[in-house]
Parts: sequence; structure tokens; C-alpha cells
Amino acid sequence: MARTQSGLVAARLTELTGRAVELVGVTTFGDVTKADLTQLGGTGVFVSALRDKLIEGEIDFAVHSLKDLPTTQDPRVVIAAIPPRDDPRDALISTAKLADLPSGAKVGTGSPRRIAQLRVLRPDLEYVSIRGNADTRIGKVTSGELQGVVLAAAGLGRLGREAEISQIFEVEEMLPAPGQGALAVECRSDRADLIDLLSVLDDARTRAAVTAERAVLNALEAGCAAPVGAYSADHGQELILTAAVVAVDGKRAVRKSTAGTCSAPMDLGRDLAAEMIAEGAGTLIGERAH
Ligand SMILES: NCc1[nH]cc(CCC(=O)O)c1CC(=O)O
Repeated sequence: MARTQSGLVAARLTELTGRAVELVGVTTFGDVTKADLTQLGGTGVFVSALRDKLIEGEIDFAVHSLKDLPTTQDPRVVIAAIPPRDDPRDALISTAKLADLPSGAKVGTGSPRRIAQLRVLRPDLEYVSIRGNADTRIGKVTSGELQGVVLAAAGLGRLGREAEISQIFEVEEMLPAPGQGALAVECRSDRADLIDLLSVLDDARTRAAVTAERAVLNALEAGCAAPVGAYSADHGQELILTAAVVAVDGKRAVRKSTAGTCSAPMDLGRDLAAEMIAEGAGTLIGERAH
């Protein structure tokens, strides 16, 4: 998936600027570890190795899935561009739609956010923590080991596997991870030339939306392994933001929506998070499954 999305960004940059781009493959800790990502602290396991190469000057820019980027920014690098977002929603790959799976069916996902929200929709299913790339995960359904797996629609689309999706969850029933479906193009902060060049890839509307979503995550002091969903989109001049923290048992949740101006997405996210904390969101984040 990382190669595909880097290739897409490179091709677009060449199209817009005429500049040739050479792809350099970098294997990250998140790619090789077999550990449960929720046990790794969740901060930047797919990102650190790429950042190191940037800082050392071995590569000029890096393409990340925005949702894998920690919300606290290393001052040595900047997000020079956030391209237009792909589908932000989560998708089910299964033999049936979620509502039609038999009671007790096994559904795999490694994400506490997904498990918590799936438990609201189907408390009678069994949720299994899984890892590995999309092929490995989908293979567990093909082999019959699991009856379903939940993955990001955007990732499946980039891999050309959207035909295998049996259901796409609406954001109202399954709030995506902050930044899901969006990419981030990072380069060194001291490379004004590159920051300028890469800015042609930036989409202001996507940037405003994901900035609001990530501001919620940051203010909740939560990482990508927390059961936190946030989704924002603009409606004319207005930015609508919805965020939720759902207990992993699916039984309690703090969910809030707000609207504000597209020009102050950070404030919108931070203010919403403050309201959520006042309603007990912090306690729900602190709770862990098992
Ligand atoms: N944590 C891995 C990861 N990082 C980004 C995506 C999907 C693509 C995206 O959100 O842009 C995925 C896989 C998944 O959640 O199914």
C-alpha cells in the first residue's frame, strides 16, 4: 500500500511540475514487527524510519498515511502537502453484510476504535485482533478462519481490491480514524525549495478537515491506538466536525458534533475535545480492552 500511494503521489507531482521522481523503498518498524500495534504505544511505527532518512538527507520527501502520523510534529520536518482525500470510511470484507452475519461469527481487526464501534452495531459477534498487510488479513476470510475483516476503504482502493468489499460503513455508524483516507507529504523544514514545489499537491479543503480531526486527537492526548474516531468535512463555508470516544466494550461513548469556520480548524477540534473531556472522554480513553 505504501509503495502504491507513493507511486501515485510521485506520478501526480511529475504531471504537475514536469519533475522526475525516483521512488526509494524504506521498510519501517511497523512493517516488520509482529507485535500488536496497540502495545507499541502507537506513535509513529510506520513513520520513524522514513523521517530518519529525510533528516539524514537520503530522501527529499516522504509519503505517509496521515492517520499513521503522530499529532505532535517533529520541528525538523513539515507536512508540505496534504493531497485530496480518498474515501475516509471503513469497509467490511466478508461473506455477508455485518447485519447478516450469524451470531458468534468471528470478525478481525487490530483497531480498538473499530472493535468498539462494531460492538455497538453487533454486540453478539466475536472480535479477533489481527495484524499484517491487507493480503494477509483478507486471506483469513478467504480461508474461512474469520467471517469478516474490517479495513480502510482507501487502502483497499489503492490496492485495487475494492471489488471484494461487502459493505462500506457510513461515518455515522463507524467514525473513521482522524486523517483516514488522506496522505501526508513530508519534507525537511529547511528545504524551502521543496516546500514550495510540493505545495502544488496540497488540497486546502482536505487540510482543513484533517487538521480539525487531528486537533481532537491531540487535545485528547490520544494516539492512533485509542478508541477515538473523528470526521470532518466542509459544507460551503462551514466545517462540520464529529468526534467520538467509544469504550472498547461498546457500552459507553462520548460523541459530539460542532460546526465552525474552515479558517480555524485547529480551534474547532480543540474546543470539541474540551467539551468531550468535560463529559468523561478522558476516562474512556484510559480504559483498555481484555
Ligand atoms: N494503520 C495502517 C494503515 N494506515 C493507513 C491505512 C489505510 C489507508 C488510509 O487510511 O489512508 C491503514 C490500513 C487500514 O487501516 O486498513
